[in-house]
Amino acid sequence: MARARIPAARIGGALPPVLTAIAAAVLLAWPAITDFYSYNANYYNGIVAAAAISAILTIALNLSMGYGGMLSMMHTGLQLLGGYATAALVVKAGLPWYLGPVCSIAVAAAASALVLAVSLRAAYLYFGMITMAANLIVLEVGRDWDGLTGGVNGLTGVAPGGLSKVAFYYVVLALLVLAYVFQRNLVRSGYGRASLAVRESEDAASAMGIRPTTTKLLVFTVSGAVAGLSGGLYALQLGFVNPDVGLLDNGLVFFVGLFVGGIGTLAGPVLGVALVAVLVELIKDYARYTTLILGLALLAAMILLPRGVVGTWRAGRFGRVDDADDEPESPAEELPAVLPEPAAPDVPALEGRGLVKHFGGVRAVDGVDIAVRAGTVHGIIGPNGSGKSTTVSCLTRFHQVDAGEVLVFGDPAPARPWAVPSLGVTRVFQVPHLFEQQSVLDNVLTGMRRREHYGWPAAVLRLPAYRRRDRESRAEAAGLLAFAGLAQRAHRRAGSLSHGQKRLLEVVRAVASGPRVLILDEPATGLTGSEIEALARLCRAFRDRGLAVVLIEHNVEFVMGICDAITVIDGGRVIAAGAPDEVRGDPAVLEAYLGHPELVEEAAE
Ligand SMILES: Nc1ncnc2c1ncn2[C@@H]1O[C@H](COP(=O)(O)OP(=O)(O)OP(=O)(O)O)[C@@H](O)[C@H]1O
Repeated sequence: MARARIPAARIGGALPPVLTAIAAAVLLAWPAITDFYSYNANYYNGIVAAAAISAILTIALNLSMGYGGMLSMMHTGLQLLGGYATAALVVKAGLPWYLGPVCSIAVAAAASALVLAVSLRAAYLYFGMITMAANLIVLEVGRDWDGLTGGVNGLTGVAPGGLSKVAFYYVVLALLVLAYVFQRNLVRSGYGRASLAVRESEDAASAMGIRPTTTKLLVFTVSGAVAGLSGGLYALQLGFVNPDVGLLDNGLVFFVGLFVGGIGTLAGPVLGVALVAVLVELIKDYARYTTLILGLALLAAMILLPRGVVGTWRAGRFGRVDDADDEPESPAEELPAVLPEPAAPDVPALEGRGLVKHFGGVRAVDGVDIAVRAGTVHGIIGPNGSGKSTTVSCLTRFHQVDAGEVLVFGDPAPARPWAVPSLGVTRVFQVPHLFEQQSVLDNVLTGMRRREHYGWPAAVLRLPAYRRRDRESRAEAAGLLAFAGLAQRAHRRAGSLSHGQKRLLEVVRAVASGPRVLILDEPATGLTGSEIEALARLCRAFRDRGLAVVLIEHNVEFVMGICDAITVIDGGRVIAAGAPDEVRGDPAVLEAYLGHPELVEEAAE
């Protein structure tokens, strides 16, 4: 088979290499420049080092809010915790300074994990409030625990012993680069894609086997770790730490930096903080108005540049790719080998026995029995509101049933929806759940998350095992996109596709998870003739591999043409089941469709 090719392009929100090289050269030469031009070199070196430490904290905030979708009001508190950890280690325990930031990372990571663990079910705003409370607790404990934190006066005499100011400047710079690379590698790996998926839709993520809680836990914990690092460096840079570091007001600088630079972009936090640092330096003679001016800057950024500088630049690049001329694309012949081996067909691939689901007084599903065999396309049809989608939600555990049981290849299905895909059952929702701001390729790669078995350290360090798997994933994704005739659009924003292409992409993304049972809820709605044909090819390819497709559809012609078995549901009950020819003339089915004469006519043909 010819290897599928997709055009090379990457739109990730990093700065162009030329700009990055210039910035790196200036920062590296900065101590020499200040030494040459100023009598006050330490002051100017200190400003850049402080900005670099703020940039590390803003990267942490970006991981939590930008990539994790978790509103955090506790990052100044985490910085304070990091500061205390380093200060206590260096001043109280007399240990070498370089152990301080390590301890800061551990303490802040543990605190973040704890806060997330107690607020797993909290929605966005409530989570924000919980983090604000956590911040206040850190502040209060800091103020009152004199023995460890020095109380309101804090701890002084924290110094990177043996290091000159210039050497410490380079240490801070190196750690900023590390934090940036950490962020980039994590975000571009399956862990980052999983986090973005959870941010966009927990249901869609669960349908691909991504567990929302562990995904959030990881992202918030590493975000806390990075914030802790910035706290440790802060204490070493200034030589002291006191509770004021954790004041919520101090968070303004980081929020302004994040929103001006571009939330959810790689370079946004660094660029934003750099711009804020320049602004603060320019207005230093009016220091008492700093908060006011920063507040106005935040307001202006929100109104004029809601995506921030880097986000706006990235949107422009995406725009150029999105508007590129559509080249006619003939789909590839063969489905790439992403699908698992079929299981023995002696038990149904997916079975619901006596399923019951009530919503208040509505008996949406009222004792449904359904058995889907491997190697078949199984249609579920019925009038609007008859209970088809609810049946599927019961089968995939998105609804907990009031009665009945669900079996996958003869075994009881796990209770949680994110665990069901691990047994090989994946669904595509009736309402589109595409990650519209991500590229087409990233959508498909997200579908593969369940099959990528590498740890986050391997992803962050880009170890060979990770690189190999990433290469394989990209090749498989390219093959799948080529099969669906979408390869040329791989780097477009998913939101820029036509309705039919979006639906097709959702199916491709589900196939990417390597399911044995693929459930499609009204996938053909709004599709053109050729798109329906592409969908039918996918379903047939699936069946021919000995796997199962469950198809909820109103397009009777499509269903009759492709399905091997059909279950008809009306009023939450199964009114007919069997081969298309048996179901077609069933009086109960004709009755259910009365009021839809065209369907009766079609069925009678
Ligand atoms: N989350 C919910 N809360 C309350 N009622 C619901 C909920 N989901 C579905 N229902 C109700 O359950 C019944 C069955 O709905 P369901 O969506 O399963 O039907 P359907 O056959 O898939 O319909 P359609 O073909 O229009 O998508 C309907 O009366 C619907 O209003």
